[in-house]
Amino acid sequence: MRSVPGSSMGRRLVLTTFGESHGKCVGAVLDGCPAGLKLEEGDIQGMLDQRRPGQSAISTQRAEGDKVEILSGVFRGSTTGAPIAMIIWNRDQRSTDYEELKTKLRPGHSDYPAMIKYKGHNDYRGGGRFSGRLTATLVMGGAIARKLLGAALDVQTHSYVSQIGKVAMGKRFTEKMIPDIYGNDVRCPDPEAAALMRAAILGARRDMDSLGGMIESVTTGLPVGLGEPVFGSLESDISSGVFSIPSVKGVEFGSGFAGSESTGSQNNDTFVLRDGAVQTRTNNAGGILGGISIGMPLTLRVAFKPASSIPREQPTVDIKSGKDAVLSVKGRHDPCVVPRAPPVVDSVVALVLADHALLGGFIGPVL
Ligand SMILES: C=C(O[C@@H]1CC(C(=O)O)=C[C@@H](OP(=O)(O)O)[C@H]1O)C(=O)O
Repeated sequence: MRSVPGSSMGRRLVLTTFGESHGKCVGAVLDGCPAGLKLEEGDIQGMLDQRRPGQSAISTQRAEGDKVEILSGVFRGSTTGAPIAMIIWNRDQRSTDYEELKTKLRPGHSDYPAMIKYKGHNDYRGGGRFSGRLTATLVMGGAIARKLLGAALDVQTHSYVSQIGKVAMGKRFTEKMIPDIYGNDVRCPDPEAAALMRAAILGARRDMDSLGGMIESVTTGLPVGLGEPVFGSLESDISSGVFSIPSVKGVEFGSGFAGSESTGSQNNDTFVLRDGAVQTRTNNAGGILGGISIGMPLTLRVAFKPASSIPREQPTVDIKSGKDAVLSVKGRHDPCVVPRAPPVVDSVVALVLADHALLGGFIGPVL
């Protein structure tokens, strides 16, 4: 149901992103943000720093400062209602790493369909427009959407790593664990599981391989009524946003795929009155019924595949020579992208929710 080109998302709150991994910069324009939201670069920088590369032994060693500059849409410390343009500069590109990939196809990567679709005009350096670096642009918009939701509706979105490869979190997540999400570089709020996950990522790196994993997202404080029937359901819009994150291959809400194995009487969330308010005893619906929020926490899980760029030798084809070839991918890649992705998932969820809050009249044009 997209009505805008592939670099924009949203209807009332529209994020357009631009830039390539090895170009001059990456950036975003957020249009439709109400006037009167207090905003400074630090509000965006905090979330960008949680995603920034080169900070840990379990991430890429590409060293980027990722210092955001707000170019428009903010006056005297508040948004004006005009488009907010933001930029970060690329400083640490090493494009020679990608020479071999001009002709040897990188298994598991977008290089191949991009080359065919754009007849070789695509910027292949660092994956160009398809690079994980572009998730910084989602965070630029998402940080503002998150702040808007908090200020206008007291809605809070939190994402954390719940699984890396086969290592899953042992403890059940509760809101008390929110301050611990960023207590380790894996971004898993269970410190014992985080240590095992970290060891697994370092092991994959030693084996010249990579790992995938799972991120869980919880949003509290949502009113009843966000979301539109049929094509504008919250699930469809959140899924569309989540699949704009490179390496995402699956998403489920509430009991999700496991729910398909249970019965109606097990999966139904029965209603209950608590302090005069309607709630449900369980939350298998993940906070959404009929595509519309029900006032319970919104919960989703996002599956990431193992990062495709690995130094281990793999068979491929060389399209120039027309022969079989062997490829060991060069570059400074993440052995697992998942620990850097919680702020990105938070961003996408917040952008979609803020868009629906504006669409449904829950937030007006001026705060
Ligand atoms: C720079 C970032 O991630 C990059 C994403 C990426 C890729 O192929 O997706 C490849 C690596 O960069 P390079 O092309 O320099 O080897 C990562 O470092 C970032 O996330 O900011």
